[in-house]
Parts: sequence; structure tokens; C-alpha cells
Amino acid sequence: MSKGTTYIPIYDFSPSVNAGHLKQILPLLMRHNVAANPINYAIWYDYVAGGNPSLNKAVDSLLAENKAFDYDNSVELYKSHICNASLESFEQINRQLHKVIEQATSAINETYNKAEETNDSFQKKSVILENFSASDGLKTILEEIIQETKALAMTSQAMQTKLTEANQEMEQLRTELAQARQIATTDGLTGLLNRRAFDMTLAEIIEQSAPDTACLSMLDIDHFKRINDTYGHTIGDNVIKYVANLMKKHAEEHHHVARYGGEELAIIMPNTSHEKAVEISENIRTAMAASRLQRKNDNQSLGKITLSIGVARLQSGDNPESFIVRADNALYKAKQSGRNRVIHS
Ligand SMILES: Nc1nc2c(ncn2[C@@H]2O[C@H](COP(=O)(O)OP(=O)(O)OP(=O)(O)O)[C@@H](O)[C@H]2O)c(=O)[nH]1
Repeated sequence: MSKGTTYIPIYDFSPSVNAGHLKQILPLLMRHNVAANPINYAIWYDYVAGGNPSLNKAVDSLLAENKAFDYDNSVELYKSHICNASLESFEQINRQLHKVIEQATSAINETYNKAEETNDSFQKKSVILENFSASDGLKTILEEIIQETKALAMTSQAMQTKLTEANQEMEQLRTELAQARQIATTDGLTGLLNRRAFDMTLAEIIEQSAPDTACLSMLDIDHFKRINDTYGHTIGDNVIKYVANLMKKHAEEHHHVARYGGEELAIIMPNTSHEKAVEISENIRTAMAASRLQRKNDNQSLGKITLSIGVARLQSGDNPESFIVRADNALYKAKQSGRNRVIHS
């Protein structure tokens, strides 16, 4: 299991509502022959609670197709519609907070500028009044006005200080939000985009790109199971990290390098010709084939480790699924035709 950040869904229904859900869930589990384990319970809990339409749709379509609620299907439902749903609400909260911060910051700046202007104007007026010569009665009145003006100037200055502090707190909040977002979209092992961020980025790029102007490269480490079996999981993890760094090094600044899952990695390449995408993929492949990784503690060589890569270009009418399928098919062909190669479709 990779060590990634997990998101705990929030359940804040009252005990009586929960009891009502329980009464509905158990018969459903029995009717559809679903194992009463915690994952399935969470799925069917959300199903009867009805607040997660995408999950209900996915469950209904499994039922319509008479598909079994086996472990794999359940985990997939849980990952896609429960963990990710809470990530989506996190994203939404994050976006709203950003908006609030932007508005508050601009209000603070505006007030700060006004306070500064007022302060300047008070200072100037104080000087004018101090130098003004007049009769005794008038002088007393003017002195009072001078005192009041000075007091106002001080209040205005104190307000400026408070606004500066508030602005600093806003900046801090903004930084913390950016960090939280970074954690939510980053793969813990490699530091690349995680699967969720990959899905979101790919959908965005497809929407913004014309056919033939973007490419997707899917990459898989060859015989990776053998590496794990021979050298252990920790070395396996280090090999994944090495490949991730290689990809970052060869990809261009505007490309999005992601861990698609396990030992499968990907690069989304907007504004990139097919030739360039193939060239970058070839460079990664040859660099890996030329690398000679060694175990740290005894310098034992891990032997030649190679990569298979499938490249697809964006076509008109593509959606994320069709785009991924084409790149994945090319990757599959690279595996089938001997591995350690780049195949493009
Ligand atoms: N160390 C480590 N291993 C992982 C991770 N994720 C998946 N794996 C392992 O990656 C291996 C993938 O093996 P397979 O899909 O059978 O393929 P392969 O051995 O790479 O062979 P080909 O892809 O056919 O070349 C499995 O043994 C998984 O347990 C991970 O995060 N770390």
C-alpha cells in the first residue's frame, strides 16, 4: 500500500437518523448478497442517506448489470465515490476560502489606503493650525481642534497597524490553504500529482486543448513484481521514486507528471506535438535503461531496469477515459512486443 493522505468523510446525522439508515441498510445487504464489512456498510450508508448522487448512480448501474459486489468493486466504489467525494468537498471549501480571503484582502487594502490618506491629511492640518496666529478666544478653540485632530491622527495610525496585522494573518491563511491543497493533490511516495489530481488535470487539459495539441504518456516499470520479490518492497518504492525523478527531469515545465497508480506513472503534455511527446518519452526510456541502480547498504546492482511507455495524442471527441484508454493500449502493445520501448498511437 502506498502511504498517501486519506480523507475521512463526515457523518453528522443524529442517532435516530442513523438508526433509520441501519434498518434500511441491512435488508439491502442481504437482498443483494453483499458482505457486511465496513467498506460495504459505508457504501450502503451513503446510498440510503442519498446525499451522494454519483455513488447512487454507480451502485444502481452495478445492480442493473447484475454485477457482484465483490471486494474489488466495493473498493473501487469506496475510493471513487466516498474518499474522492470528501476530497471534492475539501476542494470546494478551499476555493470558497480563497474567495473570502481575496475579498477581505482587497477590503483591507482599500481601508488601509484610506486610513493612510486621512492620517496624512490630519498631520498636514495640525501643522497649519499650529502655525496659525489669532486672538486668544480663537486660539483656545483652535488649540482644542488641534488636540482633537492629533487624537484622530493617532486613532487612524492605530487602525493602520491593526489592518497591517490583519493582512499578515490573511497571508498566513492563504499560505496554509495552499499547503493543504498541495498535500491533497500530491502523491506521498513520489511527490508527483496523485491520481485524483491527475484526473482533474486531464479533464481540464482536454477541455482547454484543440485536437493534436496535447499528448498523454503512460509509463509502467517492466517486471516490477520481480524487483519487489527479489529486493523487497522498500527498494521497489525507491525505484518508483527514481523513475518519478527521471520523468520530472525530462518533462517540460508546463507538463503534469503524475502517479497514476502503483508502478504506473503518467505525463499529461498540453501544448505539445506528438513528435515532442514521443521524443521526451524515448529520452526517459533510454535514460532508465542506461541507469545502473545499486542497493545503498552493499552497493549490489539491481540489474537493468526498463520502462514501457504508451503515448497517445488528443483526438477530437476525446474524453478522459478514451484518451487514457488509447495511451494504455499503446502501453499494453509496448509490453506485448517485448517491453523497454515506446509505442505511440
Ligand atoms: N514497492 C511497491 N510495489 C508496488 C506498489 N504498487 C504496486 N506495486 C507492485 O507492483 C507490481 C506490479 O506487478 P504486475 O502488474 O504484475 O506487473 P510487472 O511485474 O510490473 O510486470 P509487467 O508490467 O508485465 O512488466 C505488483 O507486485 C504490486 O504489488 C508500490 O507502491 N510500491
